[in-house]
Parts: sequence; C-alpha cells; structure tokens
Amino acid sequence: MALDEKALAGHTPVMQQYLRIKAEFPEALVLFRMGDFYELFYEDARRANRLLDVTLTSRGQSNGEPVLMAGVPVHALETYLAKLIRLGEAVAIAEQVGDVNAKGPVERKVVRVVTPGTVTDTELLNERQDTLLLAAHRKGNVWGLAWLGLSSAQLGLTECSERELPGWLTRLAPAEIIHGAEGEAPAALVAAGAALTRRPAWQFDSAGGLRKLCTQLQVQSLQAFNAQELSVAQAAASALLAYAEHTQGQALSHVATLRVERADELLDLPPATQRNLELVQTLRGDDGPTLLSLLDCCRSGMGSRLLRQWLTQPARARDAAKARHEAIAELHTQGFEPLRERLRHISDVERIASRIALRQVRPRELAGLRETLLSLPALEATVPEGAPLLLMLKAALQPPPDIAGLLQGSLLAEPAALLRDGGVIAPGLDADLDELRGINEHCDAFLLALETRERERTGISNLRVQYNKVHGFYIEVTTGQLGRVPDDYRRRQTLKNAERFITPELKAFEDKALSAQERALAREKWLYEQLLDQLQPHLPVLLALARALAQLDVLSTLAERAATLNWCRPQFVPQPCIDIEAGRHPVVEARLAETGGGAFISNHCRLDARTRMLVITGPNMGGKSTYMRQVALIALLAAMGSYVPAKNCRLGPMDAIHTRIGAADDLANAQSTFMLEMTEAAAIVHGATEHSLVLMDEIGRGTSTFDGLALAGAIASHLHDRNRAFTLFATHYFELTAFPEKHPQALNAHVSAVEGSGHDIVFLHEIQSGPASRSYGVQVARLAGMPASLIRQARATLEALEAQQRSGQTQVDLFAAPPAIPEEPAREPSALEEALAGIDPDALTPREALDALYRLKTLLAEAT
Ligand SMILES: Nc1ncnc2c1ncn2[C@@H]1O[C@H](COP(=O)(O)OP(=O)(O)OP(=O)(O)O)[C@@H](O)[C@H]1O
Repeated sequence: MALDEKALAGHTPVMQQYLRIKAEFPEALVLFRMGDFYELFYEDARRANRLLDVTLTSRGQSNGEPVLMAGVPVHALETYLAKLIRLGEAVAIAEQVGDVNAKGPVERKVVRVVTPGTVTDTELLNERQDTLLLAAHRKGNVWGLAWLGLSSAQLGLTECSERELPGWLTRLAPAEIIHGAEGEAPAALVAAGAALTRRPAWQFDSAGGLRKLCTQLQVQSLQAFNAQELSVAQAAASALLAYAEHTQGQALSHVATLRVERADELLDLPPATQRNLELVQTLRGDDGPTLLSLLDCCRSGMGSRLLRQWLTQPARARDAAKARHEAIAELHTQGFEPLRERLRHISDVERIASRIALRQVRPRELAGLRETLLSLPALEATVPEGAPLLLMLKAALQPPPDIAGLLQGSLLAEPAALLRDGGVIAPGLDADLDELRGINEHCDAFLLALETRERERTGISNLRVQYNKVHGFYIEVTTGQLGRVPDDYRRRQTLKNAERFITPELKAFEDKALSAQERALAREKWLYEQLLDQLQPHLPVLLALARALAQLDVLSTLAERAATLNWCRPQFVPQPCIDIEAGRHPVVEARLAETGGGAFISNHCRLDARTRMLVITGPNMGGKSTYMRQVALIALLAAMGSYVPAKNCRLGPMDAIHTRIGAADDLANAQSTFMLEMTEAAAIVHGATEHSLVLMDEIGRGTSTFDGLALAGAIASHLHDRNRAFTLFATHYFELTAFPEKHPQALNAHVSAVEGSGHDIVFLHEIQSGPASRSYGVQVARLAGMPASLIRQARATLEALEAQQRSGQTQVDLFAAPPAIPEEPAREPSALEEALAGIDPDALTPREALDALYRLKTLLAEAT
C-alpha cells in the first residue's frame, strides 16, 4: 500500500509510526505494542471487536479524527492469536524494540507475522494434522500448485487441470491458499474453505520460481526432482517461498527436499468420494466417527499426521502398500506392543527439527529431543527384522551419536521452560558461565558471613542481611536498636518497625552479584544460540529420523488395529478383480459394537472381468449404502497399506474410487440436489475407467420418476458399455432389475429382509443374488413412527398403483441404444448457390464484379 506522506504529516508521531507499519502489512491485523497492551487501530480495531469481542474505544485525535482502537493484554496474546488463526486471519506483531526512555515514540518493528498457513508455534498447531501453505497459479487450462509445511519441512509441486483441482485441494487440505488473481478469488479456491491471501501477480513468476527452488534445494537444476518442466507450478513456488520467508523473516534452511506429485500416480479420490466415505470428516463435519478416527491410535503426532497422508494420498502402484502389508505381518508375528510402548515416550522430532531451523525451539523441546535420541537403541531393539521395510526403518534409527552428546553436554537435565528465565545451559560447558553462576551461588554464604560479622561489630543481635527484587541487598535493624547503627550505614528504606541500610561493602557486592546474574543470563542466551548453530547441520538427519519414527508408529498402529479388529492381509493380483470374502464396514461395525447394536453381518463382493456391475435393490435401511461403502473402504485400506476388515481379499489394479451418494443440497454453491447429483454423475461418466470402482447410490431420485428412471438406465448403460468400470449400482427403481438381462457383465443383487407378523419388517443385511421382491418403503415409514391412518392410506394408494401398472402398458426399453441423429437428406444446390460458386473474384474486372453482383441480386429476388 503506497503511503501518502502529506496525509501522514497531519498524524501524531505514534500514529505515523503505526500507519507506516500497517502499510507494510495491509492484509494482516497489526498488533501494536503499547506498554502492557497490543493495540489495534481503525479498521483493524473494528475487526478485532467483531472477531474477538474486545471493546472498541476511541481515544484522542490524529489528523483531526478520533482514533478508533481496541486492545488485548500482552499476557493473553497466545489465546487471542489462537482464536484469530482459527478464524483464518493473519496477524503481524509489532514490538517495542528501541529505548523506552529515548525522545519521541519508542522504535517499533514487526518481529513476527503469524498466518494460518505459516504458524509454527506448538500451541497454535494441531498436533495430529499438518498445517500447509499452498500457492495456486493458473496459466491457460493448467493449474500449478506448490505447497509447504513449515513445521514438517515438506515442499511439494504438482500441475493439474481445472477438473482435477478440487481433488488436490481436498487431498492436501491447506490451511491457507495464496493466489495472484485480481478481483474475486477463483471459485475452486474459495470452495476449499482455507484462508485466502492475495499476493501481487508479479510474484507468480516461473523463472523466479525456478531460481528460488534451485537456491532453496541447493541444486543447479530441478532435473533430479523431475520438476524442470513444471513451469506453472514453479510460478506458484515463487510466490510461495517469497511469502513464507516474508512471514518468518528468514530463510527456510530446513526445507531441503522436494516432492513432485502426479495425479496419475495416485489413487484418485475425488472430493465427493472423500466426503461420502467419511474418511477424515463425517458428513456433518465432525472429526469422528470416521475411518481416520477409527485407525488413529498412533502414539505420536508425527504418526497421526503421516497416517492421514497415507489415507488421503494412496499410490496407484502397489509396491509401497505391499511392503507395508509385509511389515504389518512381521509385527504380528514378532509382537508390536513393545515397540508401541517405546513410541509412547518419543517427542515430536519433526516439529522440533523445524523449530531449530527457524530458531524458535524452546529449551524443553531440545531436552525432549535429547531423551528421544538417548532412547533410540532401546526402541530399535523392539523393531522386528523380518520385513525389508522394517529393516530400512531400523537402520534409520541410528543418527550420529554426536547430536545426543551435544545436547547432553549443553543442557541441564531439566531446563527452564523459557530461555529468558535462565537455568538452561548445563554446568561444565562454559567456564565464564560457571564463574558467573558461582558468584550467585556463593552469595548466600557471603551474606551469612557478613551478617555474623556485622552482628559482632554492632552488637545488634537481631540484625539481618537480606535481599529482595525491588530494593536489592540491605541490612535490616529494628527501631529499638537504631542507636547502635555505625556511621558507615546508609539508609535505604524506612519500615514501620525497622530501618534498612546499605554499606559500601554490601553495595560493592550487590553490583557484582546483580551484574553477574545479568551477565549469566546473557551468556546463556549466547550459548543457546551457539547450540542452535551447531545443530543446523544435523537437520537433514533429524528429519530423516522423524520420518522413520512416524512410519514405525503408523505401521505398528495398523498392526494393532488389524489384530484388535480382526482384519486380514489383502492380496494384490494383476487380473482385474475385486474379490472380498466376508467384508465388513469398519466404522459401522465399531459403532454397533460400541452401542451394543448387535453383530455386523459380513458380505461378499465378487467382481471380475466377466461381472463388472451389481445392480443392488432392497428395502430402505436394508444396508445397501453400508455395503457399497464397505467395498470402497476395503479397497482404499488395502491401497494405503493397511489390513482390511474381511476374511479374504484379492484386488486387481485400481486407479480411482468414484462415488455418487445422496447428499444435502449444496446451498453455498447455489446448486439444487438434482443439479449436484447430475454434476457428480457427469464427472464419473467422464472420468471412470475400467480400473475404477464406482459407487452409484440411488441415482435419479432427485427428479420426477420418469426422468429419474430414464437417466438412471442411461447412466447404468454408459458405465457398463463404455466406462466398463467396476460398478455397484444401488437403486429403488425396480425396472432396473431388468438391466442384467441385456447387459452380460451386470448381475442383480439385493439386501435381504423378511416380513414378520403384522406387516413388520426384519432387516437381515445380507447381500444375496437376484433382484429384491419388493421395496418395503411403507413398512419402513411405519417403523419410523408414522401414524397408523397415514400408513393405511399409503398402503391403499400403493396397491392401486401396482394394480394400474399390472393392467397393461407396453414396456419401454430403458436400455435401448440411443437413436441415431437423423441425417439431413441430400439437397440440390439452388441457382443462386450455383451462380455464386461459379464466380472467381480474382479473375473479374471491377465492371464485371459489379455485373455479377447485380445478377446475384436478381437470382435472390427470384428465389424468394
Ligand atoms: N451388514 C450389516 N450388518 C449390521 N447392520 C447393518 C449392516 N448394514 C447396515 N446395517 C445397519 O442398517 C442401517 C442402514 O443401512 P444403510 O444406510 O446402508 O441402508 P440403505 O439400504 O442404504 O438405506 P436407504 O435405501 O434408506 O439409503 C445402518 O446404519 C446400520 O446400522
């Protein structure tokens, strides 16, 4: 924001200082330190009043206007910061850095900028979820994405199409997105629900990005990362790195590797799939119960964060998943509890390493790191050796011993929480510090000796030598004894019953002791900085160690889950198939167990090259949705490297899981239920391949029966004939049970239910072959507590409708091939067209051209 210097001149000096700072951080709320408060002014004050409920006041005048302000107390900063970051705000904290006693306003400087995507404070981060900053840049039809986890040292790039963009945003779930679009932010970015920050368009520059990335990674080119050609993503990276450095006020030395992701290497889980399968969030937006909440018994935040990544970004290739299955099998045989017990005590090495790089690490975090490093040999001994992946991770648990030694030699066993309090550096590291501390420690002995001496000298037996923070050292004499006070005593303070004095000797000691304390503190700070310097070269090793610990945590957690929940090891085969014996829905099963809702009924699913589609019918509440979702969840669990809730499971190659399952209206995006249903279905019809798994739940129900039925039939045919995807197609349209008659790769299946006495219905939740006999909708409504009279009326209407249908009408073929578009009959050219075709404009003189024009006009008049 350009500052109008003339307008500025009318403001008070402090407000001038404020406005200059604000101009540097126009998008952030500026917290301006004034004594014991951080003040916000003008529009920022209004926003703070709305967001934080702090009082809005106005004080004095500047530039002829009252100054609107709101303040938060210094001691409550962290609480307010946490709230603002959760609300998606960016905050710049301007501290007083100059001499408070100097003339004019004390110098202030922004020392910290905290934004939702760049927070690194332990208190402000979610322990179990990565906080990512993402930059998005569009060029033509290509979107370039670059993302950074400041506290996990992750840097990633990808390029994708407009269609793929929402999938990436859901998968990465960034906390903050930066973009360079003028005006309104692109709708796809807004839909991601992250905080949006606009940066100047010129910062999205691919040449600059390439340069910045090379400098960051200390390489000549990005060839080794396969990122040399990704110019749109490089442009995004340029803005990303500039913004991250701007907020941190320093280079990001710990970010030393780059991952290039390609959509065709990942199992495609579009946003609808992630939502419908309730992977990390329920349909209501809660954190549980979800597949992640069921799986996440990790012992560390690092493990939880990695588990979430494995779940939302599974690879298409099966190698990594196979290696994980093998490791889990080994952990089953050899035991995983000792390892999990050890992992319980490790600290968050990943975040600590990042905070070392950013020089924000606290003494106790370093002490935690030291304990973790020292516990590695014992932890390593609990890792079984059988599987190659475990062997590799075991090897990574041996970082050079000098880091642990360095921390041991440098830090006290239990250092103070904050460096500014002192009491952090170990004795024996630095002779100067030890000497300064010695002065302090000998203080007590000196004071005792002085007290004895002064008592003898003055004959005052109750004389005391003491210290307090406000008045320093003093000799206290009660009023009755004042007559004995020698001449060299100088009065320091008068109390009700006593006087306090100081002597030249005590004063000299005080100067020495106090300055020793101050100097010891300064020395500790300096030594701490030295320690951070010494740790910098070890960051890559520490980050590698963090990743190994996180993997061990996830693997042993998956082993525990598999054992506790009775899951099996899936098998991958090259032939196309989904062959699940006695599969279960893990989350529904766990809920039933928790609520005493009875046993979960397991079901098979057999799809292969000959049977690619199941048309599933059956009553509402019968378990169709549960069944379809469980097949998808089993496929996904296998792909991420977990065991699966089934007795046996064989899976062929898979490139995507598409789902179209009824959801609430998307009012926010002004789409009706039906529009949303068709948009999602269209995306599936366009995207699914013969290696995809497609779940279609009651497609067409959002519109009139005939429209819905016609569309459902056409979509089923398309999926069967053209996409050839593995499809589970649940429907209430009985007409669709005729589908398999004409479609050789489709089969009917139904969820079973029986009608008990008095029209009651009992759900058996078993998937059986063949179509359902009827739908039981009225019975379910009765179960739901509809009044008896209403149910009677519905039943009568139903019978009448069924009778009407039986009484004739030729059947419409729902699945007939679409009629060909009629071709236009061949037509004789008109006289006008023939004349026009006969003219060669280049061969005509102007006169002939004019004649030709008249001739054409005449022909036109004759024709009309
Ligand atoms: N295999 C099963 N074993 C035990 N209980 C089950 C099983 N499948 C489903 N259920 C129970 O039945 C309830 C309804 O299941 P679900 O929502 O899958 O039915 P639906 O057939 O899809 O119903 P609708 O057609 O109304 O959407 C579930 O919440 C669950 O409690």
